[in-house]
Amino acid sequence: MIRLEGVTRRYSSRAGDRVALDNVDLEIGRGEIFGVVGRSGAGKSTLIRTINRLETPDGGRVIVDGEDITALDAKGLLKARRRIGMIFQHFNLLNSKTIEANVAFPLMLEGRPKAEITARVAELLAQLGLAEHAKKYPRQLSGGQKQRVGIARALACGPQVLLCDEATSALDPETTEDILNLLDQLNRELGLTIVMITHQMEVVRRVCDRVAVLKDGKVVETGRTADVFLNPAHPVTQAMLAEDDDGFDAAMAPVGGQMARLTFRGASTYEPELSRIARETGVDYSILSGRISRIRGEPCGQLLVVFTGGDATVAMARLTENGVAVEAIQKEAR
Ligand SMILES: Nc1ncnc2c1ncn2[C@@H]1O[C@H](COP(=O)(O)OP(=O)(O)OP(=O)(O)O)[C@@H](O)[C@H]1O
Repeated sequence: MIRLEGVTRRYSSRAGDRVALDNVDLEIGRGEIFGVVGRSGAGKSTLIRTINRLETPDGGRVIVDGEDITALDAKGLLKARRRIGMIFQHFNLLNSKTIEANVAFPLMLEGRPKAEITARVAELLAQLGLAEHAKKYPRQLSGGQKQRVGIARALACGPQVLLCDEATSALDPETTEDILNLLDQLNRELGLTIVMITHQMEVVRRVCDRVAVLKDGKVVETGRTADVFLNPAHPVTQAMLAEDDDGFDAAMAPVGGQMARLTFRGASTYEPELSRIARETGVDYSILSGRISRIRGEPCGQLLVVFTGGDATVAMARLTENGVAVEAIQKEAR
C-alpha cells in the first residue's frame, strides 16, 4: 500500500547540514497498523510527512497505492491527499469554527454540493459519537473529543490511509486507550491503513501489527511488533523498551546461579511450564522480574529467572522443547 524507496531528506541551516532521513526503505501493507518509533530527532515526523508530501524528499520515491507521490504536480497532489488523512498531537482544529464546520472543511475545499456535505458531516459525527457536540467550538471539548473531531475531519473524504503524528501524546492514559480502540475499530471496519509515529511504546504494543525503529534517519529494525518487542535486536530498541519497563537491572540482583530470560507466547503464556519442568528436573528458580501482557492481542509473557540447584542446562533445554524461548544470561556480561 505504501512504499518508501531510498527516501532521503536533508535540512540545511547555519549550524550545518542535517540528514533527517537517510536512504529509508519501508513497505507498509494494505490494512496494516504500522508504528514508527525512535528517539527525539530520529526523523519520525519527517518520515510520516513524506507520505502525504508535507515534506518533499531530496531523493527516493514514495509510492501510495501504486502512485508515485513524489512525482505529482500540485493538482495531482491535492487529489492524492484526499486518499491520505492525517491527525496531529495538538489536533490542529480551526478554533473559530464549530465542530461540524471543522469536519465539513475538507469537503468544502473539494467543492462538494452543500446537501452532500451536510449529510456526510452528520454521518461522521454520529459514527464518532460527536453528534451532540456539532454546534460547539473546539475550546468546549476535552482532548479526547477534540482528537475524535480530528479523526472525523481526516476521514471526511473517505481516505484509504490515515497518518497519526503523535496522536495520543497529549492525552491521559484512559483517553489514549479510547482513541486507540477507535483507531483499531476504524482499521477493522473500513480496512484503513494506519501509520502512526509515537514515542509511546505502549501505543505500539497495543495496536500496531508491525513496527519500524528509526535512529539518525535510518531504519535500524523492523518487524512484527511481538517479534521486535520480545526480542529487540538493536541497542536503541532495547534501551527504549527497558525505559518503558520497570528499569530492573539484572546485574544488581544479589543471587548466584544461572540467569535466563524466558519468553512465552500465545497459549503457552498461561501454561504452568516453568513449575512443571522445575519439578521434573529438580531445579529451583527465583523470579527476578516478569511481565505478562498482550502485544497486538497476542498473549505473551517474559520472565527473568535464576536457576539454582539441579541442572539448569537440562531445565532450559526442556523449556525450549516445550515452546518457551530461552535466553541464558551471563551475569558478568551485563
Ligand atoms: N524544518 C527543519 N529545518 C531544519 N532541521 C529540521 C527541520 N525539521 C526537522 N529537522 C531536523 O531533522 C531531524 C529529524 O527531525 P524530526 O522532527 O523528523 O524527528 P522526530 O523523530 O520526529 O523528533 P521528535 O520526536 O522530537 O518530534 C532533527 O535533527 C531535526 O532537528
